[in-house]
Amino acid sequence: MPAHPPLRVAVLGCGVVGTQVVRLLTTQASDLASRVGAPLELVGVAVRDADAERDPVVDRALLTTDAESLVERADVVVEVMGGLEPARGLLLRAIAAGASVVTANKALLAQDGPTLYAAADEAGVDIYFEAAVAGAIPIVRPVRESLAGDRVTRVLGIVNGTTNYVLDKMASEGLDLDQAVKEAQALGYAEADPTADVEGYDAAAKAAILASLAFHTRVSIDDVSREGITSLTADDVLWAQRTGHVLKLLAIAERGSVEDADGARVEGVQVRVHPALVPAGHPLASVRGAFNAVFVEAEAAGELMFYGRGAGGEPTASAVLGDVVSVARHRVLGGKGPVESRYAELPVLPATAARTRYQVRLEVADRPGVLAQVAAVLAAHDVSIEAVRQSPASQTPEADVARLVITTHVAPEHALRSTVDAIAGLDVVRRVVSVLRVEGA
Ligand SMILES: NC(=O)C1=CN([C@@H]2O[C@H](COP(=O)(O)OP(=O)(O)OC[C@H]3O[C@@H](n4cnc5c(N)ncnc54)[C@H](OP(=O)(O)O)[C@@H]3O)[C@@H](O)[C@H]2O)C=CC1
Ligand SMILES: N[C@@H](CC=O)C(=O)O
Repeated sequence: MPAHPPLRVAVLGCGVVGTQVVRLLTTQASDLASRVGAPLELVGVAVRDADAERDPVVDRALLTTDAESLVERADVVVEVMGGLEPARGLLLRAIAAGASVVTANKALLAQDGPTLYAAADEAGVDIYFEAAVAGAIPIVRPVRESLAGDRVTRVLGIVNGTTNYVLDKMASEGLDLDQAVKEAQALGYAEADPTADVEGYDAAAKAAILASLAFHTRVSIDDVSREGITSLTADDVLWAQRTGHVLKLLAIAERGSVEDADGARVEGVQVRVHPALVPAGHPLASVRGAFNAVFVEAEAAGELMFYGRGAGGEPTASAVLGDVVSVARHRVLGGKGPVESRYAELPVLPATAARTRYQVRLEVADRPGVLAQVAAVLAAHDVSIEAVRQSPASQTPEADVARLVITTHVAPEHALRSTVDAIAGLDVVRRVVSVLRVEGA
């Protein structure tokens, strides 16, 4: 068979991830050529500042600030620059010029993926994005391809390495949130603006991507109900430990239903990102540092668990290179990856449709009968109590204030919200200290 001519690869971005992509393309060139069936020739690396200091593995002669012309002279374009623009415009330009594209840009895919998927489909080229969710962990391909014959019911996991690192450091070393975020930035885990991590936008983008793939429906980041970790205090972390839990930022996408105005059940998907208490014995509780873990439940497959490094240059570059090999093989051998599957067109259900357990912490007057009053409010709203823990006034800073920690059974979010409002209105309740969801029990 005649040797296949080299495939030209352009890399957009040479930061934490891009540098490691260039390293692998350069140092593994011979193995990659054998796996693909053609050499991969790196033809350029687009950056903002071509004079900035770079890792020596990057050949400075390949650096360019002219990304627009670079994408038109490549067979495969790897986008690891991040942000919505110019990334979107460059990917569309690359696709229009006939290149297959690989991107790690979850923010862009969760905002406007369908535009890119449609353009790639029309041009007959591939768009792959394994690195966009959970770093090195193969999760996009299993959900997009391996489980395409099954019916997924739930996806639940830790999909943001930075917040997992931060919560871990707060719990294990007593670091405050800002200190821990600085460490995560220095280690290359955080987004260019770490607000995306700590406010849950990054996890919400990943949840939207996974939900779209798992449920064959379109879910954008705007459909995801989102809470970050910035409102969590050292006291929350301490109480989590005291009650046998670990605090984690979770992304959850699941099938559910709500009643419509006529009383009929409407099936849909509910997607949310929020901090949650995870029982210390649950596998998610032992996910430390910037590692991620994702559980997928499917009707025939049962429960599957995916675990590994969720952030950082090298792990993410591994996922990017896997995609580069796949799309390059298609160019050498023929064939094409999957197109967007959205036949199901399920409605996205509101956050209030979620059902879970809760832990409610209260400061109350230290006198008899208080618990009975609080319990009566819960019962009136049909929220049942699983456990109550009471710390007497002698263990709280104020002499006449006791602390109640109430764990509920599974309840709908709308019922819990109205219950907490009613509890806050009781004379004997000084303060609702926190309301946290409990997942994974
Ligand atoms: N870091 C991680 O752990 C992970 C990151 N990702 C995703 O990968 C992508 C890249 O992340 P990361 O490497 O951390 O980001 P960095 O901020 O470290 O790197 C961004 C790179 O893109 C270049 N760049 C940015 N804007 C432009 C532009 N307008 N024109 C040309 N070049 C540009 C920068 O150039 P210059 O160097 O000149 O400033 C820089 O080299 C993001 O989408 C991120 O969400 C995905 C999974 C994990
Ligand atoms: N900032 C992200 C990087 C990987 O996606 C994270 O912390 O998970």
